[in-house]
Amino acid sequence: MGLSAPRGGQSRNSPSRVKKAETKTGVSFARSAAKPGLIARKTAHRLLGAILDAGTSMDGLTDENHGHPHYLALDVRDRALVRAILLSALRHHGDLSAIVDGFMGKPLPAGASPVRHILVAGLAQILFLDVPDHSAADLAVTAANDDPRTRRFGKLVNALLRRASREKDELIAGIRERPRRSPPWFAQRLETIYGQETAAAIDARHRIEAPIDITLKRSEQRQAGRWAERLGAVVLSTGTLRLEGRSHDVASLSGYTEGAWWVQDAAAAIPARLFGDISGKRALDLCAAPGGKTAQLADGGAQVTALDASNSRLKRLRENMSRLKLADALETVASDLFAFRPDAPFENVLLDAPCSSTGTVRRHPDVPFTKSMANVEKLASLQARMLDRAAEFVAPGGMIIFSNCSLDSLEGEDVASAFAESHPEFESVPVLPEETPGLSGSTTRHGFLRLTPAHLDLGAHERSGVDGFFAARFRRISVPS
Ligand SMILES: C[S@@+](CC[C@H](N)C(=O)[O-])C[C@H]1O[C@@H](n2cnc3c(N)ncnc32)[C@H](O)[C@@H]1O
Repeated sequence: MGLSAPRGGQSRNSPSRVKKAETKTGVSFARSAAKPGLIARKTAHRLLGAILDAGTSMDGLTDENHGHPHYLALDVRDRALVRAILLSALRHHGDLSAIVDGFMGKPLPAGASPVRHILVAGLAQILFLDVPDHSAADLAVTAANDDPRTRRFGKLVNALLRRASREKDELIAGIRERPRRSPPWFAQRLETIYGQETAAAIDARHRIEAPIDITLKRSEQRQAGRWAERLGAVVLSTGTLRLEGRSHDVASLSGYTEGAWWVQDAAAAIPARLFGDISGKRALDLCAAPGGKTAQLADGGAQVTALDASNSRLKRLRENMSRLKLADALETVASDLFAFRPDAPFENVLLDAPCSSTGTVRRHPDVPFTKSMANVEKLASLQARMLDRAAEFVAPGGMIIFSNCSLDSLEGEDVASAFAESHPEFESVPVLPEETPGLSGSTTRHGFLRLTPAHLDLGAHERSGVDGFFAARFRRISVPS
């Protein structure tokens, strides 16, 4: 079940690579190099520690160019194995940690987090990955024995993982029945905002990896059924295509190289559509990279200015837009939004602001561990300032859409409501239920769009759900005096 990883996770580390990967902490990366797959496991344990103990983002650690040196020292297969272990260990961390505690009968001693990471990673492989149980257990034991911090737990790791292998079916059934255990700040926040029932529904969706969604170019939308057939997808009520299954090499799929479509979650595709017909209009996409919404605006026929503070992300945006053959209608600006001084105002302004990303937990299960309430509060205050600034770029009669992929009302509803109160020169243009077909209950009484992973029920959890997203729409009705 679950993610599939290379069986056995064979490592092909050359001696020089292994040497490079030796650490200062006494954990030897070279000693047991003879054991295939060991370096990958040790790397997974190390990165899990960096995420859970130091709050480092998994994306940063596993970046293919700038990631953690131990990760970069691995070959492609082992990198995939490390990512699969991390994703499962994080997605099910509460459950796996509870299994460890249940088997132990008493909590692990304080300061034993390195052994907890080894156990959680081992359980993730045994319960969720296509890895032989005996190699998951053997390699966990060897990794524990090789590290002075965990050596004394070697026998315990062995006993616990062998037992998990024997009781696998009961453990998996138990996980399905057990209420989810998210990090407390996140669980409490979801319950406070959405109530117990919806919070539980969101939690259930967070246990499952998000499917891959695709936005078809306008010119292809009449052929949506044919594209769905060709790609092995279903057409959602919103027009997005959802691929069946999880393991796709997106770049090798039909239509990718020709630029017929781009990957974009069904929820993320909605905010830019709320402008309506933008053909021939000037649109400003603030915080644009990597460009999912820029592509929608350009494809909709607007003349787009895409601004982002990050040069490297803007480079990716330009590459994406070139592949989609949408670069002609595009101007890119590498600038901080606060420093931007356009020559003229825009008829359409989109602010898809940086946020805590708590709406993307299905794809990024590290988020609840790397973010905190302090991050949410800080980002909410930045978004409010960004929205004030972005409003200055809107022409009379023009429209601004504020959106982000946070599940937290502090970063969504509260920012938009405060803006409405303090900006009488703008009127709110409510999002109507007919603008979100098939996503019932996704518009709030204030006329905002509020999506969570609990939306879009297609039967099985594996096929259902969308990213968490918020959007609010305002029109400039006067110029400030
Ligand atoms: C949520 S992402 C945007 C996603 C994008 N709209 C899309 O649909 O693909 C937020 C972006 O905001 C950019 N950003 C953060 N602070 C900024 C600032 N002060 N000025 C401009 N861009 C900023 C980041 O570099 C990042 O690319």
